[in-house]
Amino acid sequence: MAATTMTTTLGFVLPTGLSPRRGGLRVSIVRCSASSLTTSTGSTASGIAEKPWSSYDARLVLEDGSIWPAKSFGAPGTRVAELVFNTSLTGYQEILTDPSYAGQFVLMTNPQIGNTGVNLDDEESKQCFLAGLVIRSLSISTSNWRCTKTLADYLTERNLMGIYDLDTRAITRRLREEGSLNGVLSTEQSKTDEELLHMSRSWDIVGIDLISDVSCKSPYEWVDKTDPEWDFNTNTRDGKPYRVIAYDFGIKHNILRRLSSYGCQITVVPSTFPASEALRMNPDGILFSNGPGDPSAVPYAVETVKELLGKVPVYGICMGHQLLGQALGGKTYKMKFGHHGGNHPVRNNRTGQVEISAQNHNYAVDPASLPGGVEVTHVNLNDGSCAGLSFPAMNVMSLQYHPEASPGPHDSDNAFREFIELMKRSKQSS
Ligand SMILES: NC(=O)CC[C@H](N)C(=O)O
Repeated sequence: MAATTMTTTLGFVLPTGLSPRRGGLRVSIVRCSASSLTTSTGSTASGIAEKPWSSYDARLVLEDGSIWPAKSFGAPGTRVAELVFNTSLTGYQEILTDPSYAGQFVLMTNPQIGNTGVNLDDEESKQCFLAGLVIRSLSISTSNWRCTKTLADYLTERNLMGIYDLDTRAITRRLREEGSLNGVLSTEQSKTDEELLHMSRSWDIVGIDLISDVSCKSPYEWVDKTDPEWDFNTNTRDGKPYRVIAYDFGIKHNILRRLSSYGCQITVVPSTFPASEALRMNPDGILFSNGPGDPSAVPYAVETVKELLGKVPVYGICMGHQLLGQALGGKTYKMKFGHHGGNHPVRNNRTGQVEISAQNHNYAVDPASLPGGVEVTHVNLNDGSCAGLSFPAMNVMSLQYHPEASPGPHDSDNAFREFIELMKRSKQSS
């Protein structure tokens, strides 16, 4: 190996010519900034106050052997997870509370995060399920008319790790080249780099059921009223509400708000709710929600979907779409680095129209694995992957992305109207 070294802007030294890779080379890393590591209060053991801008008190250790000194602005601790990057400019509160991020660290590619703080309206669930937030720069000021607290206070209160002041652009390029990487985020100085590296290499998100941890434990009615200021397209309510059962695999509140705006009366049920009981409730339609982790690791949920197919109109969103794909006989696969952001162009194959959509998934349905009769209705224009399905013979529709999200435009909201139409047609024909 080359003995010369190359100092990076991150303040550590890599032997030249060495590109750390997954499960491969053992990389010797010398961190120039190690001597300036301080406690999170910014003071050293000798009692001399440290300059806060030089106090790296956290590390992100990736399974490829790269180590990224950073500053902590949330809870202390050590967590292992899969690192993904999200290209949204903002919407960080929706991201933090999206249960589909369980088991993942989210790195925001937008270089500055936190300027609007957090508020009471933008929560997508009651909890933050993701493992940690990774950003380049934390906004030094917080200003928004809805703001109730700063992002840093929010993370600390929710015991969520957050780090900043690392080269998020370099890490994103690495993820794009190598694919998703597992990593460990730690503020514990007592743990060695090797220990953290070992942790990151001994864990895998593939094959784990993550939906049972985030799903509700018992059925409930969705009764929250949407603030009229945030409501739109409500003029299609036509008298009697449609009764919808929403399977909660990690459901986002805005899915429930949008269904409710379109005139649905919704009962949310846990991921393990038996199909027979759902059918006994005689719903007009069933929604299979988004959710975290590997869709092929939850065969029990696929079985439930199978039992409901053809008996009632169904609509799958993200994880729900992937479960439907499997229930119809197809297969899912893990993508290189997935789609996470608010700027994904999707073509509706039926209309030729392009929607700018919000997406968050690391897996996709392989269209070649689907049986005849199943139509690919939507395609992600960045990579041609399957973004929506329909199987008219069984009143099935699904989207791989998030029609409830508003990444600026509301291009995909019409999908909820289509579900209403599906239920209406099925009712008329029965
Ligand atoms: N948002 C979701 O439902 C994500 C689905 C699945 N966990 C994936 O990563 O592909």
